[in-house]
Amino acid sequence: MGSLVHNNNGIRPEPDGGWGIEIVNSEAGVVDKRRSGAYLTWEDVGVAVSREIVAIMGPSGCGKSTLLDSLAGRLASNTRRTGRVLTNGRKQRLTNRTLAYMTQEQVLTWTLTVKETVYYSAELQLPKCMPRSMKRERADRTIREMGLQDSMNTRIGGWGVKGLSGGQKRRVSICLELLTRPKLLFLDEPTSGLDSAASYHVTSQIDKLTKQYGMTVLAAIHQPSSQVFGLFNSLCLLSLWKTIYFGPTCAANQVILMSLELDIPKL
Ligand SMILES: Nc1ncnc2c1ncn2[C@@H]1O[C@H](COP(=O)(O)OP(=O)(O)OP(=O)(O)O)[C@@H](O)[C@H]1O
Repeated sequence: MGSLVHNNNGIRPEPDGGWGIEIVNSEAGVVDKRRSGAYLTWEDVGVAVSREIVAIMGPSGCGKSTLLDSLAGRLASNTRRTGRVLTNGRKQRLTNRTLAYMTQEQVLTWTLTVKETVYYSAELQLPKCMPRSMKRERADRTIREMGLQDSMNTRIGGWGVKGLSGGQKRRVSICLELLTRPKLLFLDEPTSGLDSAASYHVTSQIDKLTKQYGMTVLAAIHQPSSQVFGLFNSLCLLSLWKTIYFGPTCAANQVILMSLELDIPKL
């Protein structure tokens, strides 16, 4: 796993050939075309992450989802990004085999079972040339990895149909993103609506898979408990669309966190 070292531009990984994503140049930011002449930018950002799990935190509306969209190249058509985003030191188009992105919206079909949901998704996402038996094997393994094996035949549920709990639904959503074994995994609020035990379970599962598959995970997250926060290697803290801290979670300045009214107990 690449370790992080500080320099004047922010934080960069030691060169170990691992996967990572990097924002360079102080102009990296988002321009909102709706406001003529108004440049909305991230300034002084120099960030690189590699094979680790990074928390993007900050008050509601500070730009967490927009940062993820920007890095993933999924900004709305009325916005454009400035600056450069490099993957492994190069500008490259991220395919869905490289990058998986779980957005805030739950897009599960509530009449399907867990097994059907994951099998159908494997059929659609995995390469055409892969035999069906291998696709099913991958689906079964991913279901087990997310701890959903006992709910294989349970319906997703919703609107009067009894089904999975909120935490299990989140795990199914993550499961779908893991099918292609992406190198970069972006998660927008993976623990929203979950109690602290379920949040810890989901995050520790992601942490385990990050190590197992050598993934780099960026997760926008709200008010994690100290146990959940402790699972993250790095913190990218935003305020008013600017990065005010990027570095190891253990070195995050408690005063900064408190000034943003982020309730993070000391590690
Ligand atoms: N760098 C930026 N420059 C200008 N506008 C931005 C920037 N980042 C985000 N915004 C705008 O701020 C608003 C909130 O952004 P976003 O949804 O990304 O925040 P968030 O932190 O994810 O919020 P929440 O925690 O409530 O989901 C959006 O309208 C977005 O277009």
